[in-house]
Amino acid sequence: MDFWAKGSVKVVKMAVLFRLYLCGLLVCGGITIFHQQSRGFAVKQLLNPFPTQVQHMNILSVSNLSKVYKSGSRKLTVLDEVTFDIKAGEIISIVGPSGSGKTTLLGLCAGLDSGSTGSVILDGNSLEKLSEDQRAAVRNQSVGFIFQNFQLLPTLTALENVMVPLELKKRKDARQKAQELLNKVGLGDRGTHYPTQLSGGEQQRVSIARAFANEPKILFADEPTGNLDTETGEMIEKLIFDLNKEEGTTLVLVTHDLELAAKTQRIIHIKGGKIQEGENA
Ligand SMILES: Nc1ncnc2c1ncn2[C@@H]1O[C@H](COP(=O)(O)OP(=O)(O)OP(=O)(O)O)[C@@H](O)[C@H]1O
Repeated sequence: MDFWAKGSVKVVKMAVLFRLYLCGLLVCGGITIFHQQSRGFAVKQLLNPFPTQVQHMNILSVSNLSKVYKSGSRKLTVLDEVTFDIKAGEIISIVGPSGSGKTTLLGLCAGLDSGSTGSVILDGNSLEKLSEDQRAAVRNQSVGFIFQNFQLLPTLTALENVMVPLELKKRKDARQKAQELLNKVGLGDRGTHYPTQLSGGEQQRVSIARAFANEPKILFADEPTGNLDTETGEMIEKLIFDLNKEEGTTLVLVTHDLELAAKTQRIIHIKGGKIQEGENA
């Protein structure tokens, strides 16, 4: 059903909710769609116009990437000269002790934040050369992100949360597509539930459906099975791996779950902000 045909009350509600979502994007280092639209031409010209598989073997290239936080005269080096590549279609896990910089690295790779020095080339785009607006456009074009704490919008239902990226892409079939995605994650009958009316595992599945809605070339997932019971964790694991099998989506998973990491093609070990990469046996 066309969302805009649902009447002015719904339109006003969604407009308010959209603003909330856009604020969420800003918190994540994003920008508003309105900025993108107004500067869309310039942004599109800067973005890589060619499909990943055709032009690039590497969908992600990270070179000498460092992240330093400053607090007064103190400096905290969270990532220290990190270098690695990920090929299109690969499944990679990033493992390491708590506080070693995994989430920070994932955010920099996805363009949610920018590094202090070094470079990240994501789907042919040098992120450090892009403005916030341009980075957000790259994310919309290529990236799905599953956050550790779900980051669902509390004032939207499950269905509306999944609809958000589809509405941003002006998909006319947003509601139908969102419903299909909810069906796929086993929550077809929970569309009208708000996040507080869902269990942790259900919220995680809604956030996965939202990440899939973008039809990403590369999916970043921060602890996608963390804090879930074994059965739900396995279901989520299957959903993510199926996305790779069916769509060829590149997967980059941050996890403490060594069994999950062992199922990926390659494990990147990080300790004290430094990378030690080893092939998965
Ligand atoms: N905005 C910030 N300002 C200052 N320090 C930060 C900031 N964000 C993260 N850090 C620090 O960076 C370090 C790495 O954090 P990060 O969340 O990347 O670790 P992690 O490996 O993902 O940990 P965990 O496995 O516990 O989630 C931590 O010591 C953290 O305190």
